[in-house]
Amino acid sequence: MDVVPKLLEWFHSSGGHLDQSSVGFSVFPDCGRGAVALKDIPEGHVLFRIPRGILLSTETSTLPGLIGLDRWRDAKMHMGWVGLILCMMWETAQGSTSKWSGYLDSLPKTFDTPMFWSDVELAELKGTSVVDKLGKADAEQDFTEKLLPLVQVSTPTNADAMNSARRQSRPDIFPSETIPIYYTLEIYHVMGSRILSRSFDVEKDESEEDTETDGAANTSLGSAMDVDLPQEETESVHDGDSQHADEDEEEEESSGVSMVPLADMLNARYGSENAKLFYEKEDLRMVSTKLIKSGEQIWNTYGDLPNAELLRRYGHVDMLPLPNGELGNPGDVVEITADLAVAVLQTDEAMTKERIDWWLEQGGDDVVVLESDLEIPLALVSLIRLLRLTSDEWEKTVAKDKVPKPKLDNEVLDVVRAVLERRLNEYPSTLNDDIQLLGDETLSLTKRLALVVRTGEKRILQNTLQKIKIQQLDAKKGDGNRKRKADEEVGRTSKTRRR
Ligand SMILES: C[S@@+](CC[C@H](N)C(=O)[O-])C[C@H]1O[C@@H](n2cnc3c(N)ncnc32)[C@H](O)[C@@H]1O
Repeated sequence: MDVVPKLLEWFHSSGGHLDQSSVGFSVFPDCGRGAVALKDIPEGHVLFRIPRGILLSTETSTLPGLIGLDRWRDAKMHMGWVGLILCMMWETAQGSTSKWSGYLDSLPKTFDTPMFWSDVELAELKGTSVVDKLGKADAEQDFTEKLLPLVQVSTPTNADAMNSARRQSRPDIFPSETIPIYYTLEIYHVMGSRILSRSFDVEKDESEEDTETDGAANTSLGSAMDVDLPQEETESVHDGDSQHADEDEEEEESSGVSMVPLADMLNARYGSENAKLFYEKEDLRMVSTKLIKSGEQIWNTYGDLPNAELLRRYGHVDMLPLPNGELGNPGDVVEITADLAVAVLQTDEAMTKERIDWWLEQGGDDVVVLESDLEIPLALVSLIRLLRLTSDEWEKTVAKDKVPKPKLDNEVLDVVRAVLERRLNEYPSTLNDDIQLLGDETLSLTKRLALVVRTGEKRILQNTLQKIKIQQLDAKKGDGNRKRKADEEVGRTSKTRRR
């Protein structure tokens, strides 16, 4: 059933404005629903406007107020995504009386993201960073420890518990018969996935007042679809872990995370952005960022993420022609943990701990990223040098308070090579196996998605290793030539002497 007409009807009746002569919605074979240009659209054109009042967030839903803001905060509902998830569950439970019913009805109920894969399917992602980042157990802990106690009517066993249960449960807000329908773990994951793949970080009105100059769209949003803001600001809500880290004092308050009707109907593809969301005091505006020809898809940006991240957050991967003629995602990366360098160098445990702790204190990371430009990450070189320092050198380095310079000599290059080989071995199959498997047209969707992620990462590793081997051969040849020249020189000298 096509839900778009109903969504548009709701959008208009809620005060939204869509330029219907320029923008249509249709279903694209590879991306699902998306927006299309109905005529040539010039750069800077407002495609649609969304009044702030119809954003769905913990600020706009009436639920936190009904529960009481103190109780809301006591239950840590203002941290991470659990509060917004509960608001979305509760608004859904209100049916047609919810302000957002026309919007909520349009949202997907199933996802291709690994959060919903079986263990057998997840095994196909071994070696990639996707599984470690899923955070399923933490999410479920939030559900059990934060959300359920607020919603459930508990069955107290003594008078004290009875009093506390009376304080804790709110059957007026969460009637018991609605709990197994709207507040289940399954629905919790669906709502979490909707946020992960469709939410935006929206700054509050106050912060924009002094930046507004001429009433034109001024500031882009960081979002599930747009990471234009400095990393710290966007990671706090879009990092999959941020929704769970309740014990973590640094966990961000999440009042800006919002569901933005219609803006979340745009798909994205690496390097294809032609529209972006901007915010104004009263509304948000989707604006074309370049000329969009009639019939072209209107693409937002999700930040040109690597396939591993696209899969984890959105359940799809990008496959574009690469400069070498293969298909893949130019934004792919391989994450390499510091542990691998430690394992290769087999450094003493206590010494390693001390140095890694210091490295982290100095602002270093315990994961370095290899990109498709095949450059050896400078951080990896520095880290290897740090782990190889003698005790004297280590003490001097600490006294200088500076991590070692990323100087890549032959010995360090040997270690880098061993680290990358070890990293490549973390995938259970070889690149060639995977390329062959990809040719099988009967593959299931999850298997194909996992294969695309794996092959992209392995290609980067294999090509970087190839580059290193050539560098090492060249260095050997250079050494050989230098040695030969030196030998000839010595020969000539000795001959001279003999004479
Ligand atoms: C913000 S929503 C966009 C609207 C969505 N297509 C729909 O039908 O509601 C993001 C979701 O769209 C799909 N999507 C977006 N860009 C895609 C692409 N380049 N290829 C495949 N699927 C894509 C993914 O399922 C993703 O989770």
